Amino acid sequence: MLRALTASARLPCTCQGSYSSPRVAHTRPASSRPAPPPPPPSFRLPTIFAPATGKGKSAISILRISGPDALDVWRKMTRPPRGRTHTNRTRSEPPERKAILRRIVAPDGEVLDEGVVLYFPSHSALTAQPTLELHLHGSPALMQLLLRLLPSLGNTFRIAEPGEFTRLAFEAGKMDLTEVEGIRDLVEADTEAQRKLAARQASGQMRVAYDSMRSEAIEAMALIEALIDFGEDEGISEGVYEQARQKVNTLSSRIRKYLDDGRRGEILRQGIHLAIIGPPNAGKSSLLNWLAQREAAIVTAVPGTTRDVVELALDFHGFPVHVADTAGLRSTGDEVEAIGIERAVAKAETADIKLCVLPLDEIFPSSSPSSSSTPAARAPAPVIDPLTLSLIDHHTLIVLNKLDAHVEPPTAAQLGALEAYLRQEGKSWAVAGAREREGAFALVSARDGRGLAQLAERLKGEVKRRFDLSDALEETPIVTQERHHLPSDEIVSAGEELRYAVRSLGQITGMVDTEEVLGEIFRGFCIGK
Ligand SMILES: Nc1nc2c(ncn2[C@@H]2O[C@H](COP(=O)(O)OP(=O)(O)OP(=O)(O)O)[C@@H](O)[C@H]2O)c(=O)[nH]1
Ligand SMILES: [Mg+2]
Repeated sequence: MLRALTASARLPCTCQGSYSSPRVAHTRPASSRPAPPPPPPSFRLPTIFAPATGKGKSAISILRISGPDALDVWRKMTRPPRGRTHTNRTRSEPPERKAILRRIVAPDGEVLDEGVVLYFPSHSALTAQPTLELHLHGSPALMQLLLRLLPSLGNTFRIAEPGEFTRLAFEAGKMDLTEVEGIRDLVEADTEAQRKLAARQASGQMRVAYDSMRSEAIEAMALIEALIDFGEDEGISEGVYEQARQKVNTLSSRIRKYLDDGRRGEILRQGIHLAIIGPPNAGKSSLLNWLAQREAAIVTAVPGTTRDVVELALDFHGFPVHVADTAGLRSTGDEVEAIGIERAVAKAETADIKLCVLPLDEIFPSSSPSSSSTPAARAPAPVIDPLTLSLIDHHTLIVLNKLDAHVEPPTAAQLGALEAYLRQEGKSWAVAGAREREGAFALVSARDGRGLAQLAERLKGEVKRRFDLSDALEETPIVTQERHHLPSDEIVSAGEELRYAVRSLGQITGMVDTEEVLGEIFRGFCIGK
């Protein structure tokens, strides 16, 4: 059910920062920018190379080479397999897009391996440059040797920068920025929900949506510009302004609708933050350990055991969840504990979901299980410390723990009293909201496991209700990055703002770029991508 997201579960990423090389200017997509001036005669584009597979031993590893001189690798570092000879055709150029078995040799003729070579000429390569892929035996030593040997083929050969292959594809107009981000997120996805979200973005679905919004803005802008330029002279103002206004209003409500998504896409991409809060000794760390299915946090009977935030990442039913166990909330004279409590409060304030753990034996101090028939009005008043109380909000699930320590479960009267107390403290929505779904409180024992399965179900329901995007309308773009937000308030019916809107929409897909945005996006890639 739960799977810890460990570093080892990720795709090994080759971007260790050890391969660096000077930046090279690239051409821009022809569709959106004026053609760049031709390079000086002596300038030759680089031929870049990098492993396309992760580090470490494996059955196969792939070395990708792309650039004008890529075929030099075919000519100088490959030979027909044992017992075969070159045909005239394969002597200087490999067949296009066909797997072909070759011996891989060093420039001095030493045979290094036998593997499959794939060749994509520029018209069919994503980078729009001749591209070779060497599918080798997955030996790290062999890969390292080839990375050392390739530059000896000529001074245009160099190791690729992180994301450079993808950047070439973007610059060749084969992908837009949202697709680029989708691919990066797909590689980084740790859970099923993240994978689905990234795959959707990588498929170009968002590009279509943003492009259509941009076209609508351009149409409205054209009407406004016509009005500004010719309106009075040509007498075309009749109805045109109204038409432009309607277009803008429709577009504006479309944009507002998709921005008003509670940052679901962004949260899902980065992980849902769940904070476990409550007074000391309530069983918060015990609950974290149960969620993690291991002894992640120290549990003792000493109140104030957890001092700092203990955080771990879980795959919770396909959703990426960062769970934070926090210090018990109380007023204290201990300096170290006070810092821990400050951190706990900060975690709680930024969490997407909170589990507020309250120990039954302390919440109902003078409770007597035999008073099960006592009316709510006569049940003893529950006690929640003011700091804990202040952090309970409508995204908080109240967990009453230590159910086993009670001879009997808390009575309906006691629970009623707790509800009344929360309402009186202005937390009525916490109770009402939770009740609508499955009763106001989750009753559990972190010690003997009672109620924990139901708590997990409830948590799953909450996560799905708020963050499951799988049934989101196909055509609705999902905002997965902060940069996808538009200053929508400024999209009003005037030419200047429309030009701004068109530009902003173009920046999302990369039709209009800024070097800063591009740099930021491609820096997030592995070398070889
Ligand atoms: N009987 C009983 N004891 C529990 C339960 N859950 C936790 N405890 C005990 O309560 C004590 C405190 O548990 P922790 O999980 O460390 O509590 P905490 O809220 O993290 O405490 P602090 O870190 O001090 O804030 C330990 O002795 C646990 O064994 C439970 O469901 N039933
Ligand atoms: Mg603890």
